[in-house]
Amino acid sequence: MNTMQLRWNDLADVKRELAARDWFPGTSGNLSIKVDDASFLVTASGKDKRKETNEDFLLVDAQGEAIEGYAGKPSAETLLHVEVYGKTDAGCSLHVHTIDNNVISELYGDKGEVTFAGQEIIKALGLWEEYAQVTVPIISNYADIPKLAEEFGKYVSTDAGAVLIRNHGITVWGRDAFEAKKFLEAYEFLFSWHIKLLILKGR
Ligand SMILES: CSCCC(=O)C(=O)COP(=O)(O)O
Ligand SMILES: [Zn+2]
Repeated sequence: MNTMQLRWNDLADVKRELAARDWFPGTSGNLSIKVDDASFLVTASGKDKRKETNEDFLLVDAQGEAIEGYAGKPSAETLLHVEVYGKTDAGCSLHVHTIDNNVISELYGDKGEVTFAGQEIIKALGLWEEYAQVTVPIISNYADIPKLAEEFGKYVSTDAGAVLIRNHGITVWGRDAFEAKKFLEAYEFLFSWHIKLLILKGR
C-alpha cells in the first residue's frame, strides 16, 4: 500500500469511529489527514459523514485547492485545515459539532476561552503534572470562511491543539490520526463532565 492509501484508510477509520459516537449530526463535521508537505486528504463537503463511500475524501493542495481526479467538493471549512498544516507539523485535523462543545462555547464565549483543571483525563492531552490545567480558546463563528480561518490561525502554533468556534464546533489537531482522536475524545469528555457538574450543582 502506498502512503496515499495508508492515509486514506487512517482517515476512514477515524471517520467511522467518530460516526459511531454520533458526532456528525446534520452533515456537520470535517476531517483531514496530511499525505505529504504538498497535499492532504479532506472530507467531501455536504455529505453525511456517517455514510461510507469511495468518494468520502478528496486530495487538496497545501492551499486547500482540489487536485484533479476526485469527485465532489472539498469541505467548506478546508481553509481551517490549511491553517493547521501550514503552521505546524500536525498530521491530522478533526472538526465536529456536538451539543456539549456548543454549550461550552456559548457559556464561555464572552471570556474567549475556557479552562479545565483537576481532571485525570487531562493526562490524555499530554499534561501529566498534578492539578494540570488546559485552556481552549473560543473564537467567533464568522460566516466568511477566510475570516474564520484567519482568526482560527491565530491559535494554531503547536503540533497539537484545539479551538472552539462559538455555537459551531471544535477543531482539534495532532501529530497523527490516533493523537488527534485521543485529544478530541478528551476534550469532549471535559465538556460533558463540566456541563453535568454545573447542572448537578445548580449553577
Ligand atoms: C451542516 S453544518 C454547516 C457546515 C459545517 O459547519 C460543517 O462542519 C460541514 O461542512 P462541510 O462543507 O465540511 O460538509
Ligand atoms: Zn463545522
